[in-house]
Formats: sequence, C-alpha cells, structure tokens
Amino acid sequence: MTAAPDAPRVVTLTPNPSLDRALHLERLGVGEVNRAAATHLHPGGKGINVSRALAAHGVPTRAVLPSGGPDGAQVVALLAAQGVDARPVPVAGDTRSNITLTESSGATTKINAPGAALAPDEVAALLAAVESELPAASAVVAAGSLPAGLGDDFLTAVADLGARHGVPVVLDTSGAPFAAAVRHGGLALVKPNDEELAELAGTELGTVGDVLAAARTVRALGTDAVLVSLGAHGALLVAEGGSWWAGGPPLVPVSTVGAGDSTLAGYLAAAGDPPDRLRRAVAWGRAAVLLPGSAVPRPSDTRPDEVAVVADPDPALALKEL
Ligand SMILES: Nc1ncnc2c1ncn2[C@@H]1O[C@H](COP(=O)(O)OP(=O)(O)OP(=O)(O)O)[C@@H](O)[C@H]1O
Ligand SMILES: O=P(O)(O)OC[C@@]1(O)O[C@H](CO)[C@@H](O)[C@@H]1O
Repeated sequence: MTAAPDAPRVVTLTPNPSLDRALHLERLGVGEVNRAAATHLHPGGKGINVSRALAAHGVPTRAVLPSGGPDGAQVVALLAAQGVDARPVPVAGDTRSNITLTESSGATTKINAPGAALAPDEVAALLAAVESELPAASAVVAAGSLPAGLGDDFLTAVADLGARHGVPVVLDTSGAPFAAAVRHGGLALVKPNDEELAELAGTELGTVGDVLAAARTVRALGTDAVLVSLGAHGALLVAEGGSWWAGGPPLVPVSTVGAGDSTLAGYLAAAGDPPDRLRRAVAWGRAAVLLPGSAVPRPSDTRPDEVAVVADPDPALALKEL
C-alpha cells in the first residue's frame, strides 16, 4: 500500500533502534548448543515497528532514528527496502542488535543490548530532526528505551515540542523518563503494558479495577487516553467517555516481539470512536504474535471480527480471567 505523499503523517521517534535478529528453535536448551531452524532479520525498536505497521497499512508515517555503524546502516537499508520512510540522524556509536529466541511452545526469549550512548550534540540533532517533522505531523510517537546520554527529561522535551506545534504526543516507554513525562502531562496517549503501568503506579495490578484506577490517575495528571496491553488477555482502554476491554481467544505465539507496537499502530491508524480503535488495536496485536521475529501485520493478516469489545468491564475481574 502507498500513502499520499503530502498527507499529515505519524512521526515516530525511536531513540534506541535495533537490528532485530530472531532465531527459531524447537526448544531452547540453556547452557547447550542450540541449532536454529530459521532466522529472521528486521529493522527494530518500538517506534520503528509502529511506523512499519502503519506503512504496511498505507498510513503515512516517517521514522526518526539515530543511526550508527554497520547495523545502523542495515536498519536504514531494510526500512528503505520495505518502503518505510525514515529520517536517520547520523551518530558516532554503533546501533545495537537485539536477539529474539522463539520456541515451538510459543515462548519468546528476548535479549536486548543497551545501545551506544548518544553525545549531547547528537541528542540535540535528534530533537531538531523531530521538531522539523512536526509541521507535517498528525501525531508524534516516542517509543522504546532511551540509551545513555538521554536524561530523564528527554521525553518531557518531546512533549513540549509537540505542544509548541499543536501535535498530539504519544508515548510507549517505561522507567523514570516515562514517569517524568506523565507527571509533566500534556500527552494524547500512553501505551504501557500491565507491568509498565504497575511500575508507574508503584503498585501491583491484579484486577481490572486496579488497572482502571491506575489509568485514571495517569489521565488526571494530563494524559487524554491510556491504552494498557495485557498480553494474551487483550487490552484495556481508558479515555474520554469511559473504559473498554477488548480481546479474543488466546493464541500460541510465533513471536510476541512487536505485538505491543502493532497494537499501538492499530489504535493510531485512523480516527474512530474509542471502542472501534481498541478493536483495531487488539486485532493488529493479535496478528503480530502470529508472525515470526519482529514482523508486523499487513491488512490481510488482521481479524477484527475475532475481537470482542466490552464497555465498562467488571472491575472485580482478575486480569488473568479476561
Ligand atoms: N498469547 C497471546 N494471545 C493472544 N493475543 C496476544 C498474545 N500475546 C499478545 N497478544 C496481543 O498483543 C497485544 C500486545 O501484547 P503485550 O501486552 O505483550 O505487548 P507489549 O508488552 O507492549 O509487547 P512488545 O513490547 O514486545 O511490543 C495484546 O494486547 C494482545 O492483543
Ligand atoms: O530495549 P527497548 O527499546 O525497550 O525495546 C527494543 C525492542 O525489544 O522493542 C521492539 C519490540 O517492541 C523490538 O523491535 C526491539 O528489539
């Protein structure tokens, strides 16, 4: 699918991209020599995956990323080969390579490298690249971990850029920089998984009511909508007008890598009312887990009809019962 070249685009920012290498094994033997049955190579990092899923559905997008060394060049080349518009910012350090090991049982084991630190002038260049994209942006999505050199105020700076240009800001990240940006407010959407939301809330989340309460606290701090992915248990959305759960029958994953990113892309793909957007988000996430490595779904892979949406889900339900 191709997008109209001058339509407003979803700009993604991946501060710590990765060349994702996946190996499929019948069964992982820890401490043994394992021989892979298949290998997969994808341009990775959460914002990049959001752009890849959007591009696969013809939604205009551009991925901003720091790129260094041979693996950085390969990330950029793979994006070009897949027709994903990218804005690489050259940096001195080598872009990392992350490893995924998948097993026939559906287990996914991920080993993520830290990524090279960015120098202060490289951080400034990355923010300048994002800012220069904002006049033509429908939203800016900052996603994934931050490499060393980016302070806890980095995402707050992205939020301020979005506010200055009137562009909705979306975050899918974790840790202290995420908490700082949520406290700062002015965000259109955040997409934590249940563990990330628990870390943010500083409490365990066992029930639907726990998740709804934590999401409402985030909204009260100045975030319009909170989309919480729950792995095999679907996703909860808390937004203006209410709360919704969506999910479907559990799947045996081929690879869970990037399922959350495809979920977020599905939500962002087009306007609609919150339950419609949630249905599409969950359909894209479910499709992603049936694809190898960090592959993202195409339109023919998604099954929105398999997804049930429930308004005002019962707060007493345990997440595991969803
Ligand atoms: N085993 C599964 N069965 C059915 N759906 C699943 C399964 N695992 C994941 N999903 C779908 O994928 C979505 C995203 O999964 P998850 O919550 O694990 O994302 P995440 O932790 O952000 O992942 P990542 O960081 O790798 O992108 C879920 O909301 C759900 O719709
Ligand atoms: O180390 P981070 O930045 O938290 O996550 C990086 C990563 O695991 O996220 C994507 C899946 O969501 C992969 O493409 C990539 O390897």
